Amino acid sequence: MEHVVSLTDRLASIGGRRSSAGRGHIRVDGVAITFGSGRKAHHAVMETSLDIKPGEFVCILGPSGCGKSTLLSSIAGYVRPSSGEVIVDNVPVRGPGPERGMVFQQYSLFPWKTIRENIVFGPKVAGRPKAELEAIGATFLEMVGLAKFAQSYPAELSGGMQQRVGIARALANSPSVLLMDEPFGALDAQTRLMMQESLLEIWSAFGITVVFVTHDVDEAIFLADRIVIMSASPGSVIADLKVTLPRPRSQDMATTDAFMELKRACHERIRAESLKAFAQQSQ
Ligand SMILES: Nc1ncnc2c1ncn2[C@@H]1O[C@H](COP(=O)(O)OP(=O)(O)OP(=O)(O)O)[C@@H](O)[C@H]1O
Repeated sequence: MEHVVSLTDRLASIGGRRSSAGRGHIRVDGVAITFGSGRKAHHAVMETSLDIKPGEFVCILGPSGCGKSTLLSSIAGYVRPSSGEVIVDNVPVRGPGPERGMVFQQYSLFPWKTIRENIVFGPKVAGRPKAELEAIGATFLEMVGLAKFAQSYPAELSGGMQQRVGIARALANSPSVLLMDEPFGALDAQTRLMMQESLLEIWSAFGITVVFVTHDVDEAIFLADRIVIMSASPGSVIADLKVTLPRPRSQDMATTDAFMELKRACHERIRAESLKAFAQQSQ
């Protein structure tokens, strides 16, 4: 991962973008999402507005079932808002698109394709020439430290390695926005910390906008410029906190007063909502 910057230079030379600077502006404009209709209607997200600047790293926290994934999916274009709209770089989102990469908790790789084939899948479908696919494959395999596993299959890799492939696969499409739904939730604590550090290196090298859903307050503070906290269902934004810790971040910042103060502020807000969510779900 230490070669991220030089690798992004190489990416520029093969037709990819070195940086998405200026791109990746997300506007969530009065978005409400209801599943079903009539008496079966379920209001998952209440009217929500967010303005996420190009290159910003935003984490979304909130109690289980409050609509975090649903909101993220509306930015990805998998879920259509019932009212309001999502606008990315002045274009209304009408469905998924290569400029918005998505990484899920479950690695969702193609099990029958090699690691290299998984990574170059998007650019191949987009019709990029063979020589470019070779270069993209080599670049991203190296970036996530998996060059030796180019010809392996997903089942032969650990969870952390598979998630690195998932991130590389999303980045291989040169997105301006990376949407991540609890991407490290299934990993052990140590691997999770390493993945967080790697993600920050990639983010700072690419200048990409990241929206990251997590349950983990420490993870959110370590990663984010901004933490958006959602209420119990139906979800709406109840806090939007700036993380002023300096960058580059290091794990030992977790013991600083600033970190602890922010952690306390997040927990205070989430606890009341989690109790409400628990009560709702047990009725
Ligand atoms: N496709 C769907 N059809 C009907 N209801 C749905 C659908 N997707 C999500 N929901 C409901 O919308 C609500 C919000 O779900 P969502 O997965 O967005 O919550 P979440 O905050 O991401 O939860 P968790 O933290 O537990 O992953 C839940 O009550 C869920 O059951």
